[in-house]
Amino acid sequence: MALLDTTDIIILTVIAILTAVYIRYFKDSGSKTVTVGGAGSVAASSGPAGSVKPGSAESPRAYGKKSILKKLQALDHPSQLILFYGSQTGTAEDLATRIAKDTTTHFNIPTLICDPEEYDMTELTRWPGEAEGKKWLCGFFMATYGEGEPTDNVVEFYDWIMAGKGKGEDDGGQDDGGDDPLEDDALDGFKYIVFGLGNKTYEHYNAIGRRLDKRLKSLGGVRIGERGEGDDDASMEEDFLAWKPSILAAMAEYFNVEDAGSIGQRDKPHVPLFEIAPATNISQAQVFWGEYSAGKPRRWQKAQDGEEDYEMVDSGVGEKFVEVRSRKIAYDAKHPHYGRILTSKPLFIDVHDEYTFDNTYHMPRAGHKRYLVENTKVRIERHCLHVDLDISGSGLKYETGDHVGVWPVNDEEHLMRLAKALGLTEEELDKVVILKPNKQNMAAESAKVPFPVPCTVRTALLHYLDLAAIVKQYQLEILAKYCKDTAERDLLFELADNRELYVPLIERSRKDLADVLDVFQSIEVPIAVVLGELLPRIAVRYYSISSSSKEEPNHVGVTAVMVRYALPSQFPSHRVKDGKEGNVVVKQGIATSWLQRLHEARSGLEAEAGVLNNHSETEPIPIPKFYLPLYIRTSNFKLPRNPRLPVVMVGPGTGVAPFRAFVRERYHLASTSPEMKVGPTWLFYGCRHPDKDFLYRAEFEAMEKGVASGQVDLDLKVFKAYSRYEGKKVYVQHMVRDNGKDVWKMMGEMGGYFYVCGDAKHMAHDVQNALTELALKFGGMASEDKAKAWVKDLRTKGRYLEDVWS
Ligand SMILES: Cc1cc2nc3c(=O)[nH]c(=O)nc-3n(C[C@H](O)[C@H](O)[C@H](O)COP(=O)(O)O)c2cc1C
Repeated sequence: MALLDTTDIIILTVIAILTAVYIRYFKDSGSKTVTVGGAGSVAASSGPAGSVKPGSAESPRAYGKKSILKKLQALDHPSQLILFYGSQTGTAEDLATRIAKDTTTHFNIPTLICDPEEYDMTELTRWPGEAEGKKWLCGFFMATYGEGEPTDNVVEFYDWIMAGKGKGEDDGGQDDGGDDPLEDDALDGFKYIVFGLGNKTYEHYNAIGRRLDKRLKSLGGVRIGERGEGDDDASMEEDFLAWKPSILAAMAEYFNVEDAGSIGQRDKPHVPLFEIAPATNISQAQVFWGEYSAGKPRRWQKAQDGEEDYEMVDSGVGEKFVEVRSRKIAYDAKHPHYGRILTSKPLFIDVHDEYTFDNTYHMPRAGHKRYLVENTKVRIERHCLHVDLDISGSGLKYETGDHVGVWPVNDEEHLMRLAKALGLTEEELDKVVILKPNKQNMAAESAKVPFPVPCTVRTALLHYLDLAAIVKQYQLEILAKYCKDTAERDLLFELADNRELYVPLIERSRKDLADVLDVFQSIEVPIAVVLGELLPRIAVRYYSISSSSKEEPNHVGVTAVMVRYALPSQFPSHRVKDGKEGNVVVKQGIATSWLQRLHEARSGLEAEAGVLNNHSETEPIPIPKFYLPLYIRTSNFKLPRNPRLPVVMVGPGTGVAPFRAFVRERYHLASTSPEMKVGPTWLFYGCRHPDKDFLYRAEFEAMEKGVASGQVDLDLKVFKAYSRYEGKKVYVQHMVRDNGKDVWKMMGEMGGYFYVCGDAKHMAHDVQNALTELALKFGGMASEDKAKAWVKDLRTKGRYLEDVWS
C-alpha cells in the first residue's frame, strides 16, 4: 500500500466503476453487429458520456452528431464527393479543401468537407450505392501522429472503424480474431479515396492512412485510384501535387465526367469563395476580438479583491480578470481557456547563430535589435524563455508529460507590411466585417468561414490568419488572375505551374503573401479573397509542458526557444536590380516570437494589465492582455506509475522541457515522501556551451546539490553533453554510450523506462541506435537483430517513449 498515493486510489476506483459500467451495459449486450438507428432515430444513452462507442447498440445520436446522409440528401445531386479530414495542425484539412475546389471546378460536382468528429460516422455502413442511383464518393485525408496514432478529431471514428485493431502493423494490422462489431461486408458498395499525411522520420510512417485503407477494403469498400501519401520530411506539397492528377483522372472516370479542368482555366476570372457582407445592426457584444470559441464572443471582467484565487504575481502584471459566463465551461481545443501569463523569464539570450551569404545578395538593414549585419554575414540572437500559464479556477487538469496547445498572434509589424501591400487604410482595417460563402462559387456549399465573425479585418489578420504561411502554387494562380500587368501575370501563372521555378523563388525563401505582393506590385486582390482563400488559419502550437502537475497543479510551464533565421530570397527576373540576385530575409517563428514580444511587453513594465482593444474596464471586455488561449492535450509520455522504477531521459535543447518536469516531480516526491523510495533518475542533457545555453542550469544544480548533501535521498544524475565547448563536439548519444553499463542495468535488468524528447530526424535515431548497441554489448544479445527486437519490444510495452518533432 505504501506505493499507492491518493491519485492511484482514485484512479483505481474510477477504473473499477468504469469496468462495472462496461460489463453492465456493453458486454452483456452480446451484440457483435452494428445496430444503427435511422437517421432521425434517438436511442436512450445509458453509459457515461464518452464511454458509448459509436456503432455499439447505443445510437450515435446520443453523441449529438450531425447526419451526413441527411446533408447529402438535401444537396440532391446523384454524384457527390464528401471529404473527411484527420488534422491536428490544418494540413490535411487544407489538402482536402484543395481537392474539393478542384472537383467542383473540374467536374461540377458538389463537394463537402467534414470533420469526422462532428458527424455520425456509423452512417458509412448505410451508404447508398450505385444501384440506388447514387455515386457518392468518400475521401479520407488522414494525418498520423506520435506512435502511429490518429489526430484528436479522428480518434472516435478510428476506434470504431478499426474495432480495436488500429494499433497493428502499419499496413492495416493483423486480424487478432477478437470481437469485431462490424460485419465483413459492412461497407459493401462504399467507394472511397485516401490521402495519408506523415513524416518518414517517424517509425510509424503514415500508419493511419495505410491502416484505414486496408480496413475499409476488408469491410467491402472499394478504393478509387491510388492511395496518396505525403511525407512532411521531404515535401508534402510535392507528394500531393504528384498524386492530384491521377486522383482527378480516377474520379473523372468514376463519376463518368469530362475533366474540364485544364481547358481555358486561366482565362476564366476567379470567382471568390467568400464575400464580405456588411455588418449591420451588430452590437459590440457580438464582435469577436481574437477569441477562439465555438459560439459567442467571450468577455472578461476585472476580478474583485478577495475573489477566488485572486493574487498579485511576481512582475506586477498581476491584475486578474475572470471570464463572464453564465454556465460552467468545459475547456477543450474548440473552446480554449484563456490563461494569464504568471511568469516569463529568459533562460538564455546571448548565443548567436551566424549565416553567411553570397555578395550578390542585398543584405537586410544593419543594426536591428535582434540581428547584426557584417559584410555578408547575419548574426542572430537566440532567446529562450520559460513561461508559466495560469489554469487555476478553469477546471483544467494536466498530468506531467502532457502538452499544452496555444494559439499565437501575428506580429503587428508583419500586419502593417501586408496592409500596406494590399493598400488597406487604418479605417478599412478597423471595419467590422462578416465573411460568408459566395453563392456564385460552386464550392460555396462546403465552404466553412475560416474564423469567427463578425470581427474587424485587423482582428482577422492579427489573430486568426497565418501571415507567415508560404504562398502555395494554387494561390499564385488566384493572384495571377488579379494581376494588372501582363508580364507579372504571365510570370505568376508560370510560377503556379512550374515547380522548378516555384521552389527557389517562393518556397525556399519562404515567401509569404506580403512578400509576393511586394514583388508583384500590380496585383489588386479583394480583401474577401485574402481572408478566405490566400491565408490559412493560424494553427495551434503544441509545447511539451515543462512543469510537474504534482508540484504545480495550477499552472503549466512552457519552454520556448525563439526561432529566427536568415534566408537568401531570389527575385524573379523582372525585379533583379543592380545585378544583385535577391534579398537576404530574416524570418521568425510566429509562436515563439509572439511569446518573446509578450515577455518584452511585460518586462517593459506595462504595469497595468490593460486590455487588448482599450475598452472600458467597467464593462465586460475582450481578451485581457497577457491572457493566452490554451488547452491541454493529453499524451502517453508519462512517468511510470511505480516511482521506484528507474527513469532514463534523453533530451537535448528544448527537448529537456518535459524532463525538467519529470526530474522536478521525482525530486519533489523523494523529498516530500522518502518512503516512496523514488528510483534512479538519470537525465542526458545536451546544449552547445555550459555558460551560454544551458537550460534550467541553476535548477538542476540546486537539485544535484540537494542529493549530494544528503538532504534528499535520490539517485539523480544530470549528464551534460556540450557540442561547442573546449574544442569538442559531444552529443547525448555519446554520453548514453559512455554510461552504457549502468543504462543497460536500469533498462535490461531493473525494468526501467527510457524517454527521448527533441529532434526526430537525427537525435532520436542516434539515441535508439545507442541503446541497441548497449543491448548487444551488455545484454548478451546474440545478434543486432535480436537487440533491435528488444528495443522494439520496449516500445510495445510502453517503456521506450518518444516525444519528438522534426
Ligand atoms: C509531434 C508530431 C508527431 C508526428 N508523428 C508522426 C508519426 O508517427 N508518423 C508519421 O508518419 N507522421 C508523423 N508526424 C507528421 C504529421 O503527420 C505531418 O506533419 C502531417 O502533415 C500533419 O498534418 P496536420 O497538419 O493535418 O495535422 C508527426 C508530426 C508531429 C508534429
